[in-house]
Amino acid sequence: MSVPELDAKETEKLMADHPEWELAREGKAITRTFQFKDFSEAWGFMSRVALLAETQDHHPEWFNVYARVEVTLTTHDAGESGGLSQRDVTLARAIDAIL
Ligand SMILES: C[C@H](O)[C@H](O)[C@H]1CNC2=NC(N)=NC(=O)C2=N1
Repeated sequence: MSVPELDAKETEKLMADHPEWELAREGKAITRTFQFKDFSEAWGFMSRVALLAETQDHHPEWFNVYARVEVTLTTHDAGESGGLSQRDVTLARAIDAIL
């Protein structure tokens, strides 16, 4: 199911509202790195994000090593070959609200 991509104005608002995230993959994704006290904290964060992802049916691409979690959000179903959509905005906002 194709999902509308964010336009330039919506992307600009996303980045303004969430300055801790960075644009990636030529504007088709956003990414943020989280640094926690230890693995247990990182794992707790990942568990909460996993529940959000299931609730929103929108899943992160992520990498974890010990206390660091790198999260990348993009919508695989957007446009021709993926891109940013309102789903990424919603999930980024919910992830930021965890902290
Ligand atoms: C069928 C199911 O709704 C889709 O595969 C969902 C699942 N999670 C998803 N997560 C992400 N990041 N992009 C998607 O396009 C996507 N699609």
